[in-house]
Order: sequence, then C-alpha cells, then structure tokens
Amino acid sequence: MKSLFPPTPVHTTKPNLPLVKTPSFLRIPSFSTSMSSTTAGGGSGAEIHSVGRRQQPSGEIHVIVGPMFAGKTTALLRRIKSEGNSGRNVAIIKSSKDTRYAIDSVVTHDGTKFPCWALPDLLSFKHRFGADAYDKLDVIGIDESQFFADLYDFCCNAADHDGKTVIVAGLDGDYLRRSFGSVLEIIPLADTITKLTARCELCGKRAFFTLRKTDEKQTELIGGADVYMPVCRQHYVNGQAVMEATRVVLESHKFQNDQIVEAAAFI
Ligand SMILES: Nc1ncnc2c1ncn2[C@@H]1O[C@H](COP(=O)(O)OP(=O)(O)O)[C@@H](O)[C@H]1O
Ligand SMILES: Cc1cn([C@H]2C[C@H](O)[C@@H](COP(=O)(O)O)O2)c(=O)[nH]c1=O
Repeated sequence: MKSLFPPTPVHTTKPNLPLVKTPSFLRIPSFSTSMSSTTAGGGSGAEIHSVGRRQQPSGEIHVIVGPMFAGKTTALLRRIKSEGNSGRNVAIIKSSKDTRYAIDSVVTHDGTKFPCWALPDLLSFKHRFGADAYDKLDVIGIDESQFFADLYDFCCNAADHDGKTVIVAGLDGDYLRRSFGSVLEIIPLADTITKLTARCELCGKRAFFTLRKTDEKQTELIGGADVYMPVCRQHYVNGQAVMEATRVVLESHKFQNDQIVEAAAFI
C-alpha cells in the first residue's frame, strides 16, 4: 500500500496543508455519453439519453456524534484514512475556532494527527480549495461540526448535487445537553448516524454527556480536559448540582466580601 499520510496536496491554493490524496485520480466519471434509466414497470418512453451531460453522482452523508472524548475524531480519521487507502480523494475540514492542539491539523485527544483545512465556514471551502480540485474530491470529512452554521447547506450541496461522501463528526449536545449548532439539523439528511460514548471520569461507566468544570456560561468555549469531562447520567446530574451549589457558595462569599469592603469604607 502506498503511504498516503501525509497525503499530497492537489491543486491547492494553500500549499502543504489541505490534503487530497490520489493514486487513482479521476475515478468518478464526470460525463457520460449515454445514460439509461427504466421505470419499475419497464414502461415505454422512460429511457433517457443524455449526451455529454454530467452524470448524476450519488453522494452519502454519515454523522458521528457523542460527548467529548468519545472517539468522534478518531472514528472520522479512521474512516478518512480507509477511504484514502481505497484510492479515493479525501480532504478534512475543521472549524478554525478549534485551536487547541494544532491550527492546520485535526488532532485526537490521544495525539493522532491529520492535516486539514481550518475554516470559519464551510461554504467557502470549494472556492478556497479550488473548483477543479473540489470536483476531483470523493470524500470530505468535517470535524467540530457544531461550530459551522452553514453545515446543512454545505452537506446538501456536497452530497445531493456534487456526489461527495461527507463524514461529519461533532457534538450533538453542549454542556447543558442542549442541541449544539446545526448538528441535529442534518440528521434527516444522513445515510447513517453513529452515537459514540466515552468513559465517565467519575465511575468508569459509559459517558453520554459532557460536564463543564468551570462556571463560564457561554455555549462556545474551546477547551479540553482542563475544562470538560465526560460523565454518565448520574454524575452529570450530580455534577450540575455540585456546580450549582459551588456557584451559590462562591456568590455568597463574594456578597459577604463586598459588604466587608463597603463597611471598611465607612471606618
Ligand atoms: N474519559 C475518557 N473516556 C474515553 N476516552 C478518553 C477519556 N479521556 C481521554 N480519552 C482519550 O480520548 C480518545 C478519544 O479522542 P477523540 O477521538 O479526539 O475524541 P472526541 O473527538 O470524541 O473528543 C480516547 O481514545 C482516549 O484515549
Ligand atoms: C461541551 C462543549 C464543548 N465545547 C467545545 C470544547 C471543544 O473545544 C469542542 C469539542 O471538542 P471534541 O473534539 O468533541 O473533544 O467543543 C463548547 O464550545 N461548548 C460546549 O458546551
């Protein structure tokens, strides 16, 4: 097997980064001289001949969700590498908001790396990648998909119109277990959906949720094990209660301190 990783960029405007591998280039025929289709009843008049027109490609969408540390990126990379090893042209996009381990690579929590395009949005990918190179792509991986507001439109275009296989990995829920970004919106578009689990950091059981260990409230907060941990249902509920109790205690301490400061000002 040829070594594809790191793969060789093809017609990219961003040298040595975005990656498309490519032993057997141009595998998918872009044009057909004659395309036939017959209706189920074999009825007459159903035959279509389309000379010189682009063949309708058949795309796919596969969605991988779960809490943090569940192995979503690992699963995405495994799939992308396997597609690359089968001779398909692949590229991975991640959100440029995720600067945790590397700027231009997808990196798993246990250190596996793969070069990627780090972008603020998805719909600009085709233009940045180059239209010709994009046409030759077979498989597009998307990591940290919860951060892309244009996920639905990109997946629709890429799979339905451009015939790409799109593999999407992301958080289905945020630290409050609310729907995160547009990830759940693409479920109706998907061929397959895989929900992975991690290990609860407090008891070792299966973890379905992500607990935020700090008291920051914004939905988007980039971080790793310093800020988040995967937990089971019981420890999520307990953990939220502990966080809430801690907040109340800290706020009451702050209130008491403020009163002491105010009182001191009068002395
Ligand atoms: N509590 C945990 N449960 C499971 N895996 C963990 C945990 N903490 C660290 N890891 C590591 O994280 C790896 C998964 O990383 P990654 O694929 O980046 O996950 P994700 O993309 O879902 O956050 C696991 O193979 C394991 O080595
Ligand atoms: C739960 C939660 C997570 N995030 C951020 C934290 C990380 O930067 C990513 C998730 O990365 P992973 O590959 O799934 O480990 O998302 C956030 O912004 N808000 C949240 O509620």
